Amino acid sequence: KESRDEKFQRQHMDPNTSPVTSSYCNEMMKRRSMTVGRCKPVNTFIHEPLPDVQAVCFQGNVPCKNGQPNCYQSSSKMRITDCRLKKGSKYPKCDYQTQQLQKSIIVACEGNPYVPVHFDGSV
Ligand SMILES: Nc1ncnc2c1ncn2[C@@H]1O[C@H](C(=O)NS(=O)(=O)C[C@H]2[C@@H](O)[C@H](n3ccc(=O)[nH]c3=O)O[C@@H]2CO)[C@@H](O)[C@H]1O
Repeated sequence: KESRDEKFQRQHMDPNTSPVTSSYCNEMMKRRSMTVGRCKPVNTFIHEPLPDVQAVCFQGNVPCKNGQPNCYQSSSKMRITDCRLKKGSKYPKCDYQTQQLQKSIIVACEGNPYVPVHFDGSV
């Protein structure tokens, strides 16, 4: 069974790719198994080394969207790619818009070791 830490890395980590091509999201959403049973509507990939993303758990504490207190905002901008399902895209054909950005990320952290388990957003 996949741990929440492993799930976070499968869904959100891609340190070795930047800049991305226009078909990046269509390829990666499929490759990382986010188009099985349904097309995940929104997903962000982070193009930074894993240790830098894990360090965010010890940076600026901010409230999570769901009100929980265990979210953290990165103190510096990070290279990310937002994948957003296109209007009219019908399962099983999951067609994504690919947008590469540099933004501060917000993650929720849990466990011991205290690591990212959920991507809350970017600002
Ligand atoms: N405080 C917490 N502490 C600990 N755990 C917490 C906490 N909060 C939730 N979880 C858990 O996380 C799990 C999960 O999958 N949450 S999810 O909201 O659906 C993920 C969003 C995100 O993947 C994606 N998105 C969204 C925006 C964006 O810019 N980029 C981008 O990628 O869209 C998804 C839907 O928004 C779930 O098990 C929930 O219990």
